[in-house]
Amino acid sequence: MSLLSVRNVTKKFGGITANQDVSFSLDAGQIVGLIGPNGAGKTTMFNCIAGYFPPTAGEIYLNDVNIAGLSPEQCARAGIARTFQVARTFTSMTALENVMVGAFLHNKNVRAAREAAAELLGFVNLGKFRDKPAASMTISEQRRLAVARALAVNPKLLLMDEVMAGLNPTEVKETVEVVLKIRDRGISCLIVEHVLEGIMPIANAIVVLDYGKKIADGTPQAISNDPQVIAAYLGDE
Ligand SMILES: Nc1ncnc2c1ncn2[C@@H]1O[C@H](COP(=O)(O)OP(=O)(O)OP(=O)(O)O)[C@@H](O)[C@H]1O
Repeated sequence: MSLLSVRNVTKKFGGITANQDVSFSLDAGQIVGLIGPNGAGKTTMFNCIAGYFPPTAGEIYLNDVNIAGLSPEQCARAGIARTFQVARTFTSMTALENVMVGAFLHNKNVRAAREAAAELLGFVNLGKFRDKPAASMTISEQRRLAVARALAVNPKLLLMDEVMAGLNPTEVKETVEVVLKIRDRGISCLIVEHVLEGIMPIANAIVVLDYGKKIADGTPQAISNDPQVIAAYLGDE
C-alpha cells in the first residue's frame, strides 16, 4: 500500500483551478519530486496535503486514512510535516528554540523536547548554531533549520517546498545530503523544487504539473525524455 495516495484532487479558488483532477502516490521510503512551471499548482497541492486548504474535490490518503479536509494540526498528528517556500524561522529565537517549537507537538516535557531538538540540529549539521539566534544564519542554514523543526513533529512524510532555491552548488549538495539522510531515517519526502540538478539524481519518481494538471509521472530519466514535459517546462530551463 502507498504511504500517500492523492486521488483525483481538484482545488479551485473562485474561477481559478489551481489543481485539476490530480492523482499520484508515494511509497514509504521514497523521495518524490513535484515539479512544473510557476503557477502550475505545486504549492497548492502541498497546502491540500498538509491541511492548509480543503480540496474542492478528491481524496488524500495517508496509509488508509482519508486526510483531505483535516486541519494542519490534525495532518501533523497523522504524520505529515512541511516546510514553507519562504522559511518561516523565528529569527529572534535560537536555533534550538526554533526546533523545540516543532518538538512540542508530541512532547510537552521541556527537557525531552530540548533533547530531541538538539539531536535534530546535529542531524541537519547545525549543531554549532544551537544557542545562536536564527537571524545569524545564512538562508541555506535557515532552510535546514526549518527542516529540523518539521522533523521534530516526528513525521512519516515530509513536504519540502523549494528548500534548494537560491542556494550555491555547495549548499545544494549539503541539502541533498540531508534529504538522503532523512530518507534513510525512514521518512518519505515529497519535494517541490525548481533546482532540478538537486532533485533529479535523488528522486524515485517525479510528478510534473502544468496549469494545474498532471502531465507526467515517472522516473527522473523518463521525465527528462518526455516530449510534453520538455515542451512545458524543461525546454525553457
Ligand atoms: N490562496 C489563493 N487564492 C487564490 N488563488 C491562489 C491561491 N493560491 C494559489 N492560487 C493560484 O493558484 C495557481 C497555482 O499557484 P501555486 O502557488 O500553487 O503554483 P506553484 O506551482 O506553486 O507556483 P510557483 O512555482 O511559482 O511557486 C496560481 O494561478 C495562483 O495564482
